[in-house]
Amino acid sequence: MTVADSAQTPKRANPFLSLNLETALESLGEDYYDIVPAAEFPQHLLRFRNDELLQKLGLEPSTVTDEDFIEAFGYFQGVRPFLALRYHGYQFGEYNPNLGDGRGFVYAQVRGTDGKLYDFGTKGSGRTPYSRHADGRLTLKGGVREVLAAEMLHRMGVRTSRCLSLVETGEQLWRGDEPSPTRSSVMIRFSESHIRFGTFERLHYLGRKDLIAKLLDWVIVHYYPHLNDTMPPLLSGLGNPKEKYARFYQELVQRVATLTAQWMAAGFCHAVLNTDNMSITGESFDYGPFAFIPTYNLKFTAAYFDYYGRYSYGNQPAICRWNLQMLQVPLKAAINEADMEAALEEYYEHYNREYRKLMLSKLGFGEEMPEEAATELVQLTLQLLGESQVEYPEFFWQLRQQFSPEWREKSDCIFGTLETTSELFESWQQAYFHLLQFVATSDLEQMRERMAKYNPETVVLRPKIEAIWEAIAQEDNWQPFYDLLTQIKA
Ligand SMILES: Nc1ncnc2c1ncn2[C@@H]1O[C@H](COP(=O)(O)OP(=O)(O)OP(=O)(O)O)[C@@H](O)[C@H]1O
Ligand SMILES: [Mg+2]
Repeated sequence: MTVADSAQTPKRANPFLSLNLETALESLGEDYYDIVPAAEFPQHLLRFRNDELLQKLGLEPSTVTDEDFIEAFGYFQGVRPFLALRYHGYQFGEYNPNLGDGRGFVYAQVRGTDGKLYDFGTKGSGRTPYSRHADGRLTLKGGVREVLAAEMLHRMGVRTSRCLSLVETGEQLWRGDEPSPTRSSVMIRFSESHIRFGTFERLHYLGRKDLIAKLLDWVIVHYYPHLNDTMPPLLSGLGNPKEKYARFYQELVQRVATLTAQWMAAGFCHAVLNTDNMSITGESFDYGPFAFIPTYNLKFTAAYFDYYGRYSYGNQPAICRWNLQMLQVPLKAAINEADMEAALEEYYEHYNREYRKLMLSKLGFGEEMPEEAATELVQLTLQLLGESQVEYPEFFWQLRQQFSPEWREKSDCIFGTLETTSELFESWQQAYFHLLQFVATSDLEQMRERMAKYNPETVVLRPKIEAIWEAIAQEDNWQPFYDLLTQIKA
C-alpha cells in the first residue's frame, strides 16, 4: 500500500470501542459509585492479551490488534463513564468503612456470547475518592501474578475472573513488600460482577434499607435471573416475594461452598478473604498474596501479614461461611432471618459433597462410587499427603501419569513409583484397589480423562512465579512468562 493509499483508508474502528455495551450499573444510579477519570501513564507496553476471552466477546482475535488493546486499556479511551464502586468490608475480622475502588473502576459492561453479563474492571488505573493515602497503582509483578493465578485456576475448573490484558505503564512504584522502586502496570479483569458482599455492608452501615432492596433486586435480575423466571413478579400479587430472596441467599451459600471446595481441591490459598473480596455471584477474584500449596498443610498461610492464620489454606471453608453469616446483617432488610440461617446450616453439607466429588475426580473416580469406600479413600489420601509431605500437585500429576488398567488387578502395583516411607501407603493402595473394583473395564479410560482434566502437569507454585519474575526484572525477558501460560493450558 502506498502512502497516498493509506492516507485515504479510513481508520479502522477499534473493536473494543464498538462493542455493544450495557449500562446495568449506571442504571443503579450514583448512590453506588463515583464517576472517575483514568490516570495518564508515561508508557504503554502490552505484556499480556487474553485471546481466549476475545472469543467470549464475539471478537475474532486476528481482527484485534495490540494497538486496539493499548488504546482501550492503556490510554483508556472509552465510551461510557468509568465507575469506581463504593463498598466497605470486614478486613481480617475488623469492619472497615474506608474502602471502595481505590485503584480501579468498571470500564464497561458487556454481554458475552453465552448471554451472561460481564464487567471489564481495572486494577491500577489511578487514584479515586477511595485511594486514601495510596497511589492507585498496581505493580507489574502484582499484575503478572494475578494473570497467572487466574489462568491456573481457570485451567483447574475453578469459577474465576480472568485477566483480559496487562499493560506495563512505565512508572516507578514504592512498596513495602517488593524491592522498590518497582515497575507499574494496569490490568483489565473480566469478571461476572464487581458487586461484593461489602457493597451491601456499606449500605447497611449507612442505614439505607431502600438501597439494599434495590441492589438485591438488581443482583437477581442480572446474576440470578432464573429466580425471577420461576417466581411470580413482585407486583403480580402472587406468591411471596420473600421466598425469592430466600432462594437467592440459599443459592449464594451453595455457590460459595462450591467455590471454596474448588479452591481446596486445587490446593489454592486465596490469602485475603475479606468481605470486600467476596463476589455476590460466588466467583473467585482478587489475587494478591495468594499461593498454591506446595504440600498438603492445613495451616499453610500465604500472606506475610496474616499473623494468626485467619486466612490459612485450611481455614478457607470456615471463613467463607463466616463471611456469608456477616452478609445476613444487611440482607435482613429484605430476607427473612430464619430462612437465611436455615440456608447457612446446609453450607458444610454442600461443601463436603463438592469437595469429596472433586477429590475423587483428582483420584480418577466418578460420582457413582459407593459412599463409604469413596470417603475412606479421600480421607486416606489426605492423611497420606499430610504425613508424607510429597508435593501436592506433583502427587496428582504423577498419579495421572502412572495410572494403568493393571492397577485393577493387583493392589501392590498401584502408584508403585511414589517415593514415600509412609506406613499409610499400603492402606491407601488397598483403598484405591477396593474402589477400582467398582469401575467397569470399559470405564478405565474415563478415569484417565478425569485426571487429565483436574491434575495439570504445571501448577504455578511460588518458586516458579519468582523465576518468571526474575527473568522479567533482570533481563526484561518475557519468554518464560509466555511459556508458562502455554504450559498451564496443557
Ligand atoms: N495502591 C493502591 N492505591 C489505592 N488504593 C488501594 C491500593 N491498593 C489497595 N487499595 C485499596 O485497598 C482496598 C483493599 O485492597 P485489595 O488488595 O483487597 O483490593 P484490590 O486488589 O485493590 O482490588 P480488587 O479487590 O478489585 O482486586 C481496596 O479498597 C483497594 O482499592
Ligand atoms: Mg480487593
